[in-house]
Parts: sequence; C-alpha cells; structure tokens
Amino acid sequence: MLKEHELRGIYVPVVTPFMPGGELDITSYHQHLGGLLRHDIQGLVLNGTTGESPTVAWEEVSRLMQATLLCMNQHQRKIPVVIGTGTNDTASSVRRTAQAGELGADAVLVVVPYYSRPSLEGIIAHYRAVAQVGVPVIVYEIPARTGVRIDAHTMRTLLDIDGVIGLKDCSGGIELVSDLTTNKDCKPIMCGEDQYFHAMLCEGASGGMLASANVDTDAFVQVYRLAAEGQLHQAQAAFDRLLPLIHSLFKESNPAPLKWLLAQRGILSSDTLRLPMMPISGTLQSEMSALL
Ligand SMILES: O=C(O)C1=N[C@H](C(=O)O)C[C@H](O)C1
Repeated sequence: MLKEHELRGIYVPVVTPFMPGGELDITSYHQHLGGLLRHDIQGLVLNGTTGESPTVAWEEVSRLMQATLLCMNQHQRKIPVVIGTGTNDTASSVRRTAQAGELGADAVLVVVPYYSRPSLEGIIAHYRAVAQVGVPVIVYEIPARTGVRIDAHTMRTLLDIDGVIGLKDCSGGIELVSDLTTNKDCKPIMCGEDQYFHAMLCEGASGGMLASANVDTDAFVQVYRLAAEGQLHQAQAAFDRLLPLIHSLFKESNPAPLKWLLAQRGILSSDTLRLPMMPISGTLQSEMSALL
C-alpha cells in the first residue's frame, strides 16, 4: 500500500491502447509500459483520464493490471500502481476501490464526483465512504472536467480524512497548491496540470501525474530531479524545452493527441479512441508532425 512519502516524483498515467476495431491492445500496452519502466519514474496510474476511464470496462482494468504486473516482473522493476476508481456513484466507487485493492493496486485515484453536482457535504461523505475501504485514496480535483470546484477549506477537510494520502491537482492554476502548502504538514500534492508542472513544484508540489510524461519521460524526470535538488533555474530551462510538446498534447482533448504521437512513433499500433472521443484533426496532425 502506498505511503504518503512515496507520492512524489513522476507518475505516468498510462494510455489504454485499442486496436482499430476498439478492442484492448495488450501487445501495444506491453511495448509502451516496457519503455516507460526503463526510466526513473516513481509510479504508474491506470484507468486515469489519459487511460480513457469513461469507456474502459472494469473487466478491462483487471486485464490491464494483470499485464502491468507481468510487465514489471519481466523488467524486474516494481513501482507503485494507482488505479482510477472514482465515479459519480459512491457505491460503485467503493466497490471498484475494493476490487482495485484485490487486483493489487497500491492506491486509488478518486475523481471528485461529477455531473450530478453534489453538495460539498455530499462530496466529503463520498470520500469518507471510499477511504473506509482501506486502500489509500488520492483525491483528483479537475473542475474543468467535473463541473465542481473544491475550495481550499473543503480540500483540507478531504485531505484530513484517514486513508486519504494526497491530492492530484488539476485545478487549472497554482492557487490551490500554494494555499494548501502554507501548512507545512500538508499531505503530498501531485501536479496534474502539465503546463504548470514547474510552477507547482516551486509552490511545494511533490511531483506530477502527467500525461505528457508518456512521451518525453526522461525530460520530465529531469525537471523533477533538478527542482527537488533546489536547482530551480535549471529545472525551469529544462521545463521550457518541454512546453511546445505540452501545448500540442493539450490542443485537443487528452489523450487523442498523445495517442496519435505514440502511434506515429510506432509505440502503439493505432491511435484508436473509443467514441465519443475522436482522433485529432488534420490541422493538429500537420502541426504535430514537427514533433516527430
Ligand atoms: O490521466 C490523467 O488522470 C490526467 N488527466 C489530466 C487531463 O486529461 O485533464 C491531465 C494529466 O496530465 C493526466
């Protein structure tokens, strides 16, 4: 089970590869994961937004986890695996969290319940119920996708829940992390907003769960390492070199640009997404060809 102090460094939210017909492509998954494990990353996230959780069935999450454990075994590299289990139904999130624990997850990533616009009391009760399962919980705040914004006061209440070990912050800026880290005992905050990675590290984030790290993994590891060593200017310079990549990867909905790039590089056999997600536009393809 993941401890608070292990929530640091680069965690890669892995893409879920599909065949052109939409079936899970475990061969591409193995190939991609094998490549990621060669880098000094601290963890993996399965079934996150980048893993297309809305269209991946739980039985497929289980196959992805089995493939992950096998691949780590083959590469003799065991790192923590976080599984996305959050939904907008508390009972289903609790059930999935228990199942993730049985599959061997070290922690679960639980998105703020979306769509039904629950009250803050409802959101707190949701996290209390999920945390009671006993698998460490990482709160996932992403208001642009959920339609609910958690203020710093409520976030402190969520982080105070026993069994919640930290936060993945995709709140759209650095205000939340700078507010929360004024408390030196704050639980770890992982940046999930790729373009603010360096800025969030400067504000006290402990690392990042970054879709872009599927691509230039070593460069993200280097930014983290330099910042952790206090070499903030060098970290900034290294991060600035990554910005064109990050901007391209988020010009259309993640993970469509990322899958296109990985397929062009021959890491995935196809850039297939499941509807309603669509492959990237021709305009973005031409623009991103420069990244090849
Ligand atoms: O996979 C995730 O979870 C991530 N989600 C964010 C998003 O797609 O908005 C981006 C982040 O890099 C990883």
